[in-house]
Amino acid sequence: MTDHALPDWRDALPWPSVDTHKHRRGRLGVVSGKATQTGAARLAARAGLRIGAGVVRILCPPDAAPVIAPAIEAIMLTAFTGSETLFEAAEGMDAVVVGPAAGVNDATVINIHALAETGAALVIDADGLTAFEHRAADLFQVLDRDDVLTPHEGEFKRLFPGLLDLGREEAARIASERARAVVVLKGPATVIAAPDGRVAVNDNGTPWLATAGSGDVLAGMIGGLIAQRMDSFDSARAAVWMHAEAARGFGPGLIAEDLPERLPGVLAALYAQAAT
Ligand SMILES: NC(=O)C1=CN([C@@H]2O[C@H](COP(=O)(O)OP(=O)(O)OC[C@H]3O[C@@H](n4cnc5c(N)ncnc54)[C@H](OP(=O)(O)O)[C@@H]3O)[C@@H](O)[C@H]2O)[C@@H](O)CC1
Ligand SMILES: Nc1ncnc2c1ncn2[C@@H]1O[C@H](COP(=O)(O)OP(=O)(O)O)[C@@H](O)[C@H]1O
Repeated sequence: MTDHALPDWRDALPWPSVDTHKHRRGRLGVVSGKATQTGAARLAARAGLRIGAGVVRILCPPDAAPVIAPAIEAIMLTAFTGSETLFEAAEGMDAVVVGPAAGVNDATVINIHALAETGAALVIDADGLTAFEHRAADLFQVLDRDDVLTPHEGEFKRLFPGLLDLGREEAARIASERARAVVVLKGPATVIAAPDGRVAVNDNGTPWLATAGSGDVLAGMIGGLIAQRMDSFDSARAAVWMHAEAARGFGPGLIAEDLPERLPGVLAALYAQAAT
């Protein structure tokens, strides 16, 4: 089943009820890289907050804390020293984004294994995917259908060598089945596939998104929607569409920092339509 008619997910968007509070609106964690590589996590965290998660916390190595602390306000921060303390910090979270600027190394692999034990839905991007090159089965065995992988084509080839020869839609469908998780194959026409066979092709992409950090923002948006308990496949479809809509609304000169700031406008338009 291929769906070209987005956005039919609009009715599934998580609008807050009158009796909600910030914890009920969803707790999102974002794992940061080391001190010199904290921007990606801050972009993802801000996007997660803008898309409505009630509480967003960056989890960082100790050396990164003094860099991140002066650069955040509503977003909270907890340092972790290894996979055990990362597990403790992430317990109770609804969703965790991991991978942006995490480092392609064993620590990233071990951290993802620890996060998979927390029960939070994982959104795994960038280095969190590349770190499993040549050992993809190690990743797939800890995933479940709520988790989301967000590879660009380079990352996709590292986890699923040869699969792209079948075409992007078929490749994403098979990848999702193999990984037992939602797969978001990014690009001009991003393909979103779920392990139950659902496949959607996003139709509002724009090349203004080809700018450093825009994928980190997307990962944060997906995590922010999942934290609000939207189905992971719908979260991915909705985030991909809103991400592109935000970029289209900005146009020339867009940088990744602009995307979270355009989200209120995109959300407001969807909210108005949902209310009619
Ligand atoms: N502000 C920050 O802190 C930011 C931090 N960031 C962090 O930086 C790290 C590196 O991220 P990355 O994406 O550049 O790295 P990675 O995939 O290892 O290598 C790129 C190679 O893959 C290939 N390639 C093939 N298809 C491709 C495609 N569709 N899109 C892109 N590449 C494609 C291509 O090779 P080519 O095809 O040109 O031979 C290219 O040379 C990572 O930790 C990330 O999280 C970024 O998020 C930016 C903002
Ligand atoms: N030519 C393009 N047309 C439409 N969208 C694009 C294009 N190039 C990149 N994108 C989008 O921009 C984002 C880039 O993500 P990614 O490659 O992970 O970048 P980064 O690692 O710098 O954050 C993805 O959402 C992708 O779909």
